[in-house]
Amino acid sequence: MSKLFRAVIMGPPGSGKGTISERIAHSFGLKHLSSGDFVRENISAKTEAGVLAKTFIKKGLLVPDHVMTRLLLPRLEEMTKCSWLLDGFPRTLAQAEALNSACDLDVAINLNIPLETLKERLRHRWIHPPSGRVYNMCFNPPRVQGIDDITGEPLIQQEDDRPEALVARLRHYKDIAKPVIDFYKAKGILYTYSDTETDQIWPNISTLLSTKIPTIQSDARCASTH
Ligand SMILES: Nc1ncnc2c1ncn2[C@H]1C[C@H](O)[C@@H](COP(=O)(O)OP(=O)(O)OP(=O)(O)O)O1
Ligand SMILES: Nc1nc2c(ncn2[C@@H]2O[C@H](COP(=O)(O)OP(=O)(O)O)[C@@H](O)[C@H]2O)c(=O)[nH]1
Repeated sequence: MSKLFRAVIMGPPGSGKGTISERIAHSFGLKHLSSGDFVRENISAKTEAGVLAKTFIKKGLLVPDHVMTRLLLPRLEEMTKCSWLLDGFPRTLAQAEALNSACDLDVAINLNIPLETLKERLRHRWIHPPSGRVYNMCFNPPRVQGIDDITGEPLIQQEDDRPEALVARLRHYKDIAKPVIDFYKAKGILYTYSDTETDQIWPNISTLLSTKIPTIQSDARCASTH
């Protein structure tokens, strides 16, 4: 019988979650849901959760679990006819448990990328904040340096992507992600990929999803967000 497909993608900053999510959305027709994009949308729209979230992000902190779940879960519950891939959520065990109460996941993809690779990638990461589009000056450069391909607007580098900031971010990520990884391992849905190149990992993820997704009904395939 056909069913909807639900997946999450996890990994430290710079591990390629956004890049791989876009490839999955494009190849398999899933909707790519980015928690960072949801947060930014709420901040721009000045929703109650968005205003609250901004106070934490400004201090370089994660948004608290109850704010994050209040922001995200209703959006997921609306998507009853859609297969999706969630990127950036859950970040903590409490978020994983809240998600588990709301829906059944088929797959949790875990990206395990060496620290030196992450540092190198983030050093060259440029983003277009209004759309969330991500570039890399070596891997996928924009057509014109420093300029977004679609809008022609300027690209920026995030303070957080500096190598000095990354080490602390990564340590924090490891501490909070470990229980989430164990949670999905215990459920038997964890698939971990380790390599220095997205192009090496991608065929393996694509093969995995090909075995999991063919039973999805065509009306359950939704367009990507970008
Ligand atoms: N699941 C979450 N829990 C708590 N805060 C979150 C969550 N998702 C996003 N946020 C908040 C904190 C982040 O700094 C901010 C932007 O998120 P995101 O776009 O995922 O960027 P990021 O810079 O943390 O991730 P990355 O470097 O891994 O791409 O939104
Ligand atoms: N050199 C290189 N850069 C990559 C590779 N995969 C992704 N990137 C770039 O590395 C940066 C981080 O990737 P991103 O998808 O934003 O990771 P996220 O933080 O996990 O969402 C971006 O600038 C990407 O364009 C790769 O295999 N090699």
